[in-house]
Amino acid sequence: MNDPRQALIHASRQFYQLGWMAGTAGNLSAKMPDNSFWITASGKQKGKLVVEDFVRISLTGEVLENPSPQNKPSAETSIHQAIYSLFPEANACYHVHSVEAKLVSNFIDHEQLPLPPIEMLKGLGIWEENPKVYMPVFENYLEVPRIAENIIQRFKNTTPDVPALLIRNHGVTVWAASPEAAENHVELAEYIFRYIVAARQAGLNFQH
Ligand SMILES: CSC[C@@H](O)[C@@H](O)C(=O)COP(=O)(O)O
Ligand SMILES: [Zn+2]
Repeated sequence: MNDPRQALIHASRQFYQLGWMAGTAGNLSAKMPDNSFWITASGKQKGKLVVEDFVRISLTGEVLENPSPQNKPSAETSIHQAIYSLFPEANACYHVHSVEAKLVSNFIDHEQLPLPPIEMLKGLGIWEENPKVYMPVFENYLEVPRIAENIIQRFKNTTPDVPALLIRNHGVTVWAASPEAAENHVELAEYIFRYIVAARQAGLNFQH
């Protein structure tokens, strides 16, 4: 994979238009062949990113390349680092803030969101009839490295059912082998969140 910044700019514009990266919300990253990754610089308006709005970081967190002196890496870089260190097959990691993701994270008070047994789960790698799978949920902390540490601790011992996690009252983070696949994963996760909200409004219960 060569410079992924155009793919990140494209995805960011899409997500901004869908209301999932309102203002400066969310952050996107993708790996280079040397295992470094380009990540959105902190506080950039996500509807109009340009190639200078990214910082290249090593897997251990050093800034390797910064096209604009005022750029700082995303405040949530430690979460992307955690994902790349846990899942070597991940080449892209996308984080967005939809209204529905925040709502569904409040439908449960434990660490796992039961996912509805719908066909769309195949897009997240679940090929089972009537699957009983969950999306991991993490608490949100002002101190982002604390969220990253919790992700590392939990996933060191358990493999998540789907390549996605939800941070309560915050948003979803997905990962995938390519930027295109990560874009699909965001769309599928957000579709599932909309379905869960609609199912609840319709009085449908699919708790496993
Ligand atoms: C709109 S504020 C959201 C931020 O606090 C954060 O959660 C976020 O997703 C974007 O942070 P950033 O540092 O721009 O990557
Ligand atoms: Zn965020």
